Amino acid sequence: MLEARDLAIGYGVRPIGTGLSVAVKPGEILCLLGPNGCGKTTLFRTLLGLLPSHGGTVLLNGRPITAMTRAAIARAVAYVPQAHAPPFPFEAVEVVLMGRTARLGAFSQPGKADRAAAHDAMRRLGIHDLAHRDYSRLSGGQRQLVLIARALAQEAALIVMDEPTASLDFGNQAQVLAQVADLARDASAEGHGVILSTHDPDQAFALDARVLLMCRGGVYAEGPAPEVLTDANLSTVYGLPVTVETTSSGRRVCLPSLSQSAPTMTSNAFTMA
Ligand SMILES: Nc1ncnc2c1ncn2[C@@H]1O[C@H](COP(=O)(O)OP(=O)(O)OP(=O)(O)O)[C@@H](O)[C@H]1O
Repeated sequence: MLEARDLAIGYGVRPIGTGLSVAVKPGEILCLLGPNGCGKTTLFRTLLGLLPSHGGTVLLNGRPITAMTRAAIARAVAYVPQAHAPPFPFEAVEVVLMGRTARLGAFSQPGKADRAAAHDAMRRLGIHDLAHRDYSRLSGGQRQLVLIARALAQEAALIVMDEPTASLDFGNQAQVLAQVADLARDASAEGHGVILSTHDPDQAFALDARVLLMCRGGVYAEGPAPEVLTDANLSTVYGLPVTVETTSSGRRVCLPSLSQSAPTMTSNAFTMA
């Protein structure tokens, strides 16, 4: 589905990270974790072909992403960015409908089936009551759910989500995580592949995900959540004592020590020699 080997990432001549290998199969959830500024968004942008890589290759369904058109990429991968208020007012359902663009001909307008797909995606996320509301006046969390609905309407096999729960309240976070789990085990197909970044390692346990733990632009550890999210790895990467405990219901949770001051963002910034 998606495979990147030995990627080097960066902006212009500025290197941000090296030695990054990522692979996602249908039905699999990959959680990208790491401190602020370690390069998660930059990696996403490179995986999506929005940013040229400084080295290495990204293969999408076996084809180099550099050889694919934007429309072909969009039919294979849906991207859920962090929600921002747009400068123009759109109805929420129009935003969801934008997910259908890659499936339309050059001069075609969305048809009945496209509108039905947009409304279905909103229903699936429990936000159909927002369909005709002004997107720019929705709360950050509501906007995030609309963007996830847009990705569902796009019907791409792989969904890449940049901190999808960042601005959501407790209940909506759980709802989105449940949707992510559903997408991966979608019974009607092989299941979507999902790559998501998060700052909450508990989510990787809740989703039974594979984890790519990044630090300073590189991969610190990669594998199933219980193997990667250990006391030692989390304490090293985040620069403060962290313990991983198991609740009475069997769920693992990560508990950072609150007795030390948090590390600064610059202490985690990647610098090339
Ligand atoms: N457009 C840009 N041009 C140059 N440098 C950038 C650009 N965008 C981000 N950076 C730098 O790249 C580094 C990695 O940023 P990135 O946004 O990928 O980190 P991140 O892990 O997603 O961070 P966060 O968890 O805070 O969202 C940071 O040092 C950042 O300042």
